[in-house]
Amino acid sequence: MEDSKLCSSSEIIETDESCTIVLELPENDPFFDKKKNLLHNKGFDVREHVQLQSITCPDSIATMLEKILEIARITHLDEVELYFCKVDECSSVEYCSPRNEVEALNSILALVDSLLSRQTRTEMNALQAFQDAIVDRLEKFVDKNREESRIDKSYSCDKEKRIAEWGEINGIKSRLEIVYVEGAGRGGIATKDLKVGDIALEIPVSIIISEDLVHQSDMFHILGKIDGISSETMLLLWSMKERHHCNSKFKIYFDTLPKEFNTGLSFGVAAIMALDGTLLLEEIMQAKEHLRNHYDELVPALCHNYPDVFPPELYTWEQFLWACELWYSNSMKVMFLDGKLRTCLIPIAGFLNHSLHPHIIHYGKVDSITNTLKFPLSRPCRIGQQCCLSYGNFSSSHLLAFYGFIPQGDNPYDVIPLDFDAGELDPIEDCPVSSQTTHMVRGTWLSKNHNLFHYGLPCPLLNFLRRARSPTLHTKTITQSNLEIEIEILEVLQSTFNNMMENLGDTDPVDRENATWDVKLALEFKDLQRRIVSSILTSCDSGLKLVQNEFSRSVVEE
Ligand SMILES: C[S@@+](CC[C@H](N)C(=O)[O-])C[C@H]1O[C@@H](n2cnc3c(N)ncnc32)[C@H](O)[C@@H]1O
Repeated sequence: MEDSKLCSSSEIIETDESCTIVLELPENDPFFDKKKNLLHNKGFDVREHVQLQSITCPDSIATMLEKILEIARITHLDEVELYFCKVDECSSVEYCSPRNEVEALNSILALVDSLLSRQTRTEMNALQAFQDAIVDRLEKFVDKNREESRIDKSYSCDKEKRIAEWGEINGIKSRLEIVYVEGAGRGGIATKDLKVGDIALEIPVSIIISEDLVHQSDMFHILGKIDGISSETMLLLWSMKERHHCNSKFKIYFDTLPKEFNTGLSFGVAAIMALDGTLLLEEIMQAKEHLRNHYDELVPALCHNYPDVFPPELYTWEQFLWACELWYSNSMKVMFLDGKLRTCLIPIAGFLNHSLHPHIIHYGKVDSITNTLKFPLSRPCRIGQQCCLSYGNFSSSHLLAFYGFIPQGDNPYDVIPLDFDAGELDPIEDCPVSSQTTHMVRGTWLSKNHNLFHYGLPCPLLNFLRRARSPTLHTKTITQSNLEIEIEILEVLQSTFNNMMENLGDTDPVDRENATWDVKLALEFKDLQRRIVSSILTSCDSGLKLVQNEFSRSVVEE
């Protein structure tokens, strides 16, 4: 799981005595210039003052919230969202993704909470009303995006109950019960209604598995001398042995881990072959080759030179792969009080599943007062509902390769990258990456604008293709020459995606019912790819009809 929860790319600050919120896009935001342009296009500054004291009636509160939310959405955009949200100057930045929406609302709530905590204010009522409006908005957002998880009651969860008791003895505070969730393995459900800001889980640092444990082990005097070895590799080697250690402090934790992880890294030949035509095939092959080389360079020599510390029977390739899958799918990055970011395994928290509509987004920083890691809610979770994390803004291909699942629902990060020759480049502001060569597409059902000059396709890509044909600034006016360019670029895209569809093939000659877990997953992924490519082809097709109609009309008018 990544650490994006720690370092939000933007920040909103709150100041002064006059009940004014100052929303500021920090200069160290990695996409500062693009966000600044977007803010300017919408009539906002990078530092925007919003007066709150006069708001009292529900309508003005709603209008105020809408304005602040528009700014907060922009400041919290990530790279992919920024690429796809580029909209017309006249339109507002609407809802971009569940993560962005929840982050934006929570950042405003944090500001209002901090204003409210100042007891001397005379504008308490207005602030309180504004706070209620934000919470209400978050609740409505949840109701609209409610995900039902089915709980398999036939699963006994004995081991999970035991570790929960162990956790309690060791200082874990939890408002979750570990159950078996259909299609996702173990997961945590809320034992009471949880509100925004409530802590679902609190883990003392003393039971977090981090590099400190390797330092205390008999391996460190050997591993510490290896040039360039990372602490993650040391931990991986440590966990391969520790899982078999009868007196380990973490025996109860290791006992709850699956015997097999079933991620893309364990795909068999048939599943790999089923991925033909997708980029995931190459991604998995490369990742596995990298791990195999890593193993060959390191492990046999350790077993040979120090068999007492690294018993060969515990350090086979299969066990190494198991440990890699454990760390890829279960670790979290945690910022400790010394300011160091460490990759850790966290008992109990490791039972939480991922969702595209996560309840918990910010969870990677040790609290300096309690010396615990807290998992606070960014959106409400009702009693009995599964409480999910965001592992990060990952595509389904990444989640499949390293976690072994494809999330339910529309994943806004499911993009297909498109690389263009450097010679075709046009370094104008639209592209989000510094090399400027990478553009991307995603399912066009996620786009709201399917009109002329948009077609549900990303603006940076269309503008890039337009400029490659006509270097002068493109205005979206209906002239015959502009329409001719539109036809050309839509035909180019149509041909690119027709090829992609051909490579994916129409159907898979496999008995899905009886297929193995990995083949089923591979086919599910391929279906998703087909759906994305097919939506782009449909958009190109409708776009071409739209442009051709306009073209015919303009010819008649002439
Ligand atoms: C950190 S563990 C979560 C606990 C896990 N369900 C278990 O039983 O141990 C991560 C693993 O949970 C599963 N998982 C997490 N989120 C999921 C989801 N939304 N759908 C299906 N499986 C999921 C995947 O197998 C993933 O590798």
